[in-house]
Amino acid sequence: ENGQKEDSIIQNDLSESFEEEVRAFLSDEEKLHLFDDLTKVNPVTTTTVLKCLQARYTVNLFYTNAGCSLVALNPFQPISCLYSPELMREYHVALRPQDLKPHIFAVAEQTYRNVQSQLDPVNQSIIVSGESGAGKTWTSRCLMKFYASVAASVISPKGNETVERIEKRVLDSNPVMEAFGNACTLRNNNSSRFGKYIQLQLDRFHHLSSASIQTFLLEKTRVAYQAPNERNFHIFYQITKGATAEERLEWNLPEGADYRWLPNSERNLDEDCFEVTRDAMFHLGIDCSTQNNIFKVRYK
Ligand SMILES: Nc1ncnc2c1ncn2[C@@H]1O[C@H](COP(=O)(O)OP(=O)(O)OP(=O)(O)O)[C@@H](O)[C@H]1O
Repeated sequence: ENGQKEDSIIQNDLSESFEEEVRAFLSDEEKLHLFDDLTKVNPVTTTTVLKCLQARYTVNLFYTNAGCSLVALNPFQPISCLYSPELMREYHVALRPQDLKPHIFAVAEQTYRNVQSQLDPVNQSIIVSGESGAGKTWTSRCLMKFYASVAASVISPKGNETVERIEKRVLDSNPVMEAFGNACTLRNNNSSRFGKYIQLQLDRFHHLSSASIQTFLLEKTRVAYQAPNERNFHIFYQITKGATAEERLEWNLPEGADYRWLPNSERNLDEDCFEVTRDAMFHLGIDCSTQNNIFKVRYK
């Protein structure tokens, strides 16, 4: 019994001294935002980690390393210069990009260098994960923009035209995927309702040579059923709002008709722009008549 008592006294002492350490760490409020790598936080507790991230968020620092992972916080507003071509370049030409501020470009550049440094190139993967609205779509767009710019920055021996076309196609895949696979939900106006696996292939000069996207787990039930205050996939709103009079006739879409499958259509979102999707489809090689076939599915 005595032994148990001693154990519990030691336990109490330990937890008190641990709490004291947490308090001491948090008391230095001014310094919390300086922790640019969460592995340097000591002691590591949910509170200390969250307080550091919160302190960084307050001073507009949205990226923090966590060892070899990167934690990205969603600023929910455009932050000027955070994604500029100049900054992209800065990370690309840096001697040690990991010594610059934590950023998605540092991860992108490091991954690119990992491919370059191999005698027998080894595939590299970046996993972007988080809850709905966390910024995964945004982050993958940033990565694609980075590679489209960096992997094409030198004139290709194949001729610049091919490279430009691939870059453009890589970027144009986003509006098309988002039109057909994203919808407005309670948590995110532009929520992807599918998972995707994007592959970017580089040639031996480390220029983009091709790309492929595989999608999985598309939430197909959304076409027939949408939760209250949510919407169907963007493409349906784009078509009904953006079709010309001639197309309406051909696609059997009378103006002002009330469609069961088009809830909350009075809300106008940036994502409702049909023109953007059509332009992107053209650049991807989907011609007018194929587009027409896609859009003229029978609506009731
Ligand atoms: N780094 C950022 N800078 C500015 N705005 C951002 C950033 N990241 C995300 N956002 C904003 O937050 C919104 C939600 O982000 P995003 O669509 O990328 O989330 P998600 O994780 O892909 O969500 P879902 O799983 O629902 O698709 C974006 O539409 C954008 O307005």
